[in-house]
Amino acid sequence: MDELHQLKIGFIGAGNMAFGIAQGILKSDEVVPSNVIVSAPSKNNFPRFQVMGVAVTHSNEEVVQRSRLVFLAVKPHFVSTVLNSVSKHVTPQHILVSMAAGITLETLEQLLPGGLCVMRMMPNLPCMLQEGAMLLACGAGASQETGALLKNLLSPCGLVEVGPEAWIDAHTGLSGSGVAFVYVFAEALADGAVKMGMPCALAQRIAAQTILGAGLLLRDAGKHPAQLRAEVCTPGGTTAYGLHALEKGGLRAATVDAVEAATERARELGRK
Ligand SMILES: NC(=O)C1=CN([C@@H]2O[C@H](COP(=O)(O)OP(=O)(O)OC[C@H]3O[C@@H](n4cnc5c(N)ncnc54)[C@H](O)[C@@H]3O)[C@@H](O)[C@H]2O)C=CC1
Ligand SMILES: O=C(O)[C@@H]1CCC=N1
Repeated sequence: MDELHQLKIGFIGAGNMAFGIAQGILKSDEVVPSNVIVSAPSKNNFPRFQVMGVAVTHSNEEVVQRSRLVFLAVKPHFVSTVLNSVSKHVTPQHILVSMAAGITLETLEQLLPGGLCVMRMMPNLPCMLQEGAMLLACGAGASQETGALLKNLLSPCGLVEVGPEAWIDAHTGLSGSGVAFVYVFAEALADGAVKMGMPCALAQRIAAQTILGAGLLLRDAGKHPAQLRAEVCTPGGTTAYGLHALEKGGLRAATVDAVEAATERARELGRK
């Protein structure tokens, strides 16, 4: 664990995802806040990093020069500009990890000097609560040890899986974007109860707890979702009637379509 204590970590981009990952990794005591630095053109997002003891700068070059592990946490359309401006400071000692949706390892490697250690990761917002779901993919220059180091570093942020790059875009649809799909379902659940006369704030609290409880049970009970659904469903009871309405509304097909559309959009972003 000494390796993590000493690791100098930088984030280029100070937005929601950089904050989520920084917050997650700092919740374990293995990373030292003063070893972490974050950059962005505007200082608007700096206070929430400064509160954690993380250094802030407007200079992406400074992040690269002061870090061994650099997370690229800007929107996909800024990736090439950012890498063009910092590439001369990137050395074989660096590990560069992009979380930009769609941007391929091939593109990243083309934008950097040859033979460097480049990786992709696709996180999701609950990383900030240590309940994220991440998939990592290693570029040709990334060793198994580096993959293991990153997995170890990120494990306080939640589930960390390693897989081929070909799965990253599907993971973006399933989980990176999937979080937002769940929020739409949460809103709709609460809207239903409000329609039936429940106060809005109470309906939202109960919807959130319902999704949390269902998720924990699904993750920890070791049962297929269809089995858990059957356990809720009394023959001739309320759930069977509600599920029929969901099926008539096309929830299942719409959800498959949503994951597919987000995956295809990630692929499209990668082609630009
Ligand atoms: N928000 C999410 O739930 C997820 C986001 N991602 C990916 O994470 C990346 C970041 O997304 P968010 O944090 O949501 O975006 P964001 O808009 O919240 O943050 C982007 C940050 O980059 C900074 N920035 C813009 N131009 C820059 C430049 N030239 N140099 C340095 N910093 C610059 C912005 O000031 C901002 O702080 C994206 O590539 C996105 O695809 C991946 C998974 C989930
Ligand atoms: O919407 C997006 O493009 C990013 C990637 C996954 C979640 N947010």
